[in-house]
Amino acid sequence: MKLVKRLSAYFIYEWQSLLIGLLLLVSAIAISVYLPMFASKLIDRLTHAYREGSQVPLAELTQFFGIYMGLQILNLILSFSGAVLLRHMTNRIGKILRDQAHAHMQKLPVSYFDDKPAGKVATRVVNDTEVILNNFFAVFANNVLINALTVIGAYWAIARINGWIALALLVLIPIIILWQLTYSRIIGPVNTAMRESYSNLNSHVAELVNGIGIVQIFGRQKYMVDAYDQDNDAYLNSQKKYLFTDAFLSWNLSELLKNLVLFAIMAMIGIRFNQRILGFSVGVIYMLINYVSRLFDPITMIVRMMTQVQQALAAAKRVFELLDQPVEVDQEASLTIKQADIDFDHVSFAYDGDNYILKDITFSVQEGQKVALVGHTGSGKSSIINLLFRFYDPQKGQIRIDGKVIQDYNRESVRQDMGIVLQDPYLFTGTIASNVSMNQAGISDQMVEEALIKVGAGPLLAKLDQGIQSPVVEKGQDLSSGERQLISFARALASDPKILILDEATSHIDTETESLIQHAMQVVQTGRTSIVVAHRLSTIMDADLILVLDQGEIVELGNHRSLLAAGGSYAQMYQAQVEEAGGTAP
Ligand SMILES: Nc1ncnc2c1ncn2[C@@H]1O[C@H](COP(=O)(O)OP(=O)(O)OP(=O)(O)O)[C@@H](O)[C@H]1O
Repeated sequence: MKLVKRLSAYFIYEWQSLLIGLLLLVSAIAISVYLPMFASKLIDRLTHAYREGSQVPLAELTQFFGIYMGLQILNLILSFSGAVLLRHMTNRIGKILRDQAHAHMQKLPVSYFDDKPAGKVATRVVNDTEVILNNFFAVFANNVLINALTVIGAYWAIARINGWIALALLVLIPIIILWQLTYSRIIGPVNTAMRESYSNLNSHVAELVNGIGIVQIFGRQKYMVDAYDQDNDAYLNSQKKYLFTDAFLSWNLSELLKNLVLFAIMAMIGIRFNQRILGFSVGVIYMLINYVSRLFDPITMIVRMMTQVQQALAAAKRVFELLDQPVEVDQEASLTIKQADIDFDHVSFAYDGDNYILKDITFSVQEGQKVALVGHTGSGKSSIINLLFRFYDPQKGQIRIDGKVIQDYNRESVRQDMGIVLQDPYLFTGTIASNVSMNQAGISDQMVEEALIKVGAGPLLAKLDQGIQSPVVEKGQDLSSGERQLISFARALASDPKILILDEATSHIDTETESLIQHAMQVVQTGRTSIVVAHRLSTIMDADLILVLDQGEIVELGNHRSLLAAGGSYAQMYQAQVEEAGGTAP
């Protein structure tokens, strides 16, 4: 009920359209309820004249038909415009909901996404909101409303004609409702199973598209076809089950009841007629049949729609769960980075609870210096970067930039003057230019081009017909990993950050690409404070400070020469890499 209340509150955003739409629909339904009354007058006039052996003047007939047709057309126009207006209104509410979910998602802490697959969050923002739109807002504004008004109108008209018939119908209405509820209960799981096998088909195809190369390399085509066939058969079976269950339980009962009621009314009229109690004129009988026929189907429809509403409520629960996630509290004050001196002062940090994965980290980097983080996988290198970007805040200790504690400043300002080059850079759909400038107004095409050339992407530009305007498709799939890296370096260079973070590629890259990337690294680091997450020690021999991490602790600290001289774990790692590279420096 809480969910229904919360969803219904969205109608307030569009109350004017809702009001006008309602007025139009109420007028249309009022006309449609009045039309049989009007037609009955004509029928009675004709039968009366027939019995008296007189004629109805043509002018009177024409006037009757004229008004009747006029009302019909008016009814059509009103119901059409009411329905379109309400549907458009519900679409706008859908947009509001999507906007809210999307905007809220962006304000959530990074930790919210840690344990959620991207697809799951995307489903909430796009699919679930669509389900709510179609199965709640549209169902209520368009279907439930129209059907409910039709039932009320028809019932009121029947009660006006004969109170006893109206009373008798009151007994039948609960039967229909009960039957329809039973229908929903039985068909619901069948429908869910059908949707599930349909979604299995979808994910099967999506997986195949993503992994087509691997499938072909490992010769898994036949296996994939068989697996798809299985899912496809399951879908066909569930469709069959749905069809038969639906056909069996479907409209029959309400049709049957409707016809029984009509039969009972006709029988009652016939008996009374035989007893010479002429209760109804022909026109009134026409009206009765007309209203009774309209009473049953809308009730059936309303009850059936409750299944859809259930689905909408389930989706609403998921969307509201997202919307109710507390956003990060942020500070008012903005940090302006000037020198870009960085201090980690006894910093300890845990992603959850007391499970500290960084312990008492202390180091300082001065303006323009280069610090390298070295350590085995899982030793905490990326976590240090996460803290510097304020994706998370440490539980103990302080991180300062230019002597100012970053936790006292809002996150956007802390990140404003920081750039990052990731080992697997993410490229957005757009152009090379938009990926370098990241659509920042201050970065012109010329600056984009200069940045690309500086990092060594000149030859890449030369081979592209459209230069920096060449399209980049999803994640830059048609570029090599080295080319993607270079674009990412140019991105960092163009935004001219005071602090630069380089997450060095772990994968083996060929010597030519490596020297290209080495060059790009040199270019972007010049004149900035930089932090390198290093895997190949050859890239950090010139670092001012090297931190060797082990299980979240700094175990060694110094520069290349002093660490080698110390003969500790850095010296061992270096030695191992020298041997791997065949005796030469790695
Ligand atoms: N979002 C997270 N939630 C919980 N634990 C995490 C999270 N991210 C990382 N960890 C854990 O924190 C520890 C340090 O991870 P981190 O990514 O900082 O290591 P790393 O040195 O950068 O490793 P790699 O070189 O493999 O990238 C690991 O034990 C890891 O499992």
